[in-house]
Amino acid sequence: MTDPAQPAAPDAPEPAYRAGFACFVGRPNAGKSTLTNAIVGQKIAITSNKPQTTRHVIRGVLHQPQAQLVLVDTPGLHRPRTLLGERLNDLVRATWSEVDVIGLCLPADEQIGPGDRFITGEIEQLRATVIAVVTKIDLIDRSRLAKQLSAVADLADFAEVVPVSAVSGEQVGTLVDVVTTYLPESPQLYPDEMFTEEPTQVLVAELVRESALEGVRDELPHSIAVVVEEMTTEGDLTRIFADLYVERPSQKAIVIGRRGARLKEVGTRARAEIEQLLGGRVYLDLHVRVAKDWQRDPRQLRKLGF
Ligand SMILES: Nc1nc2c(ncn2[C@@H]2O[C@H](COP(=O)(O)OP(=O)(O)OP(=O)(O)O)[C@@H](O)[C@H]2O)c(=O)[nH]1
Repeated sequence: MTDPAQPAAPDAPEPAYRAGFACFVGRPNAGKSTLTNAIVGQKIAITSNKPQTTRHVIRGVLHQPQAQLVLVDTPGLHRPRTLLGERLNDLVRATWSEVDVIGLCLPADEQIGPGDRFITGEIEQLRATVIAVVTKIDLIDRSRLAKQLSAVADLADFAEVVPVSAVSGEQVGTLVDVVTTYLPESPQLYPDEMFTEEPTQVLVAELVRESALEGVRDELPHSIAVVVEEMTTEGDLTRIFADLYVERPSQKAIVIGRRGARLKEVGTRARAEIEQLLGGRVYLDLHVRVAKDWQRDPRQLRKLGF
């Protein structure tokens, strides 16, 4: 594999355009959010576009001359105590399995522990390139850093080990370059324009979509899109108005069920899960609409935010 980080010879051909998804994982407090913000804060256009078959909550799209890096967020893996916990873990694994590069964050100032080993074991099985990111290097001196880097290198067979400080900014640019190196050759995934993103609404839409597919996955595999039209909070009550888009009237009948019985179940189940997600009461209003062949019609797709 050629290394695009190396300066190209004057007569070398243009490097291939690369584009893909990356996320940062790691145990609580490892510095994932701060690092994402350090990258997002500088030069990323936030986007609300969401490829229809993925579960990514997009934090930002970094546009570079020869690459596009899409940073996605995942909730952390945790010990599942409830069905929702298990479903969230499934969601995390589904996201992890779809990204091209995973940055495993390991704090420079803390020993590697069982939590780090657990996550390392999980991500080693995925197809993504795994880069170890040693975070918070501003907190320790060079000799301790050297020891930590070698301990990290012993943890697993990482593609790279990159030390970084999100607080001082040291090595943040290098990390972006390294991650970009491992993205696949691909055309640009997102347009250049900026959008804003409301991650909670994306998760809410995802929970409604999961609930609507429950038990009828074979009949409606990818034919449902959910758009949260409105979401307002007053005290501990959140009112959510969402539209479920299907492709055909026959699919609408499946989602709604006899005398609306199934749609009611879909709503009850989704509401319970959204209440757990938001930690408050939820009023959920669902409408089923037919958007004919929406998956193949770019105009409809744009309207639905894809
Ligand atoms: N000194 C220093 N502190 C940092 C750095 N990055 C993160 N921190 C601090 O470490 C703590 C945890 O950082 P987060 O970014 O919230 O960690 P996280 O992995 O997203 O944590 P969870 O949301 O609990 O999973 C915060 O107090 C940060 O301010 C860094 O580069 N240097």
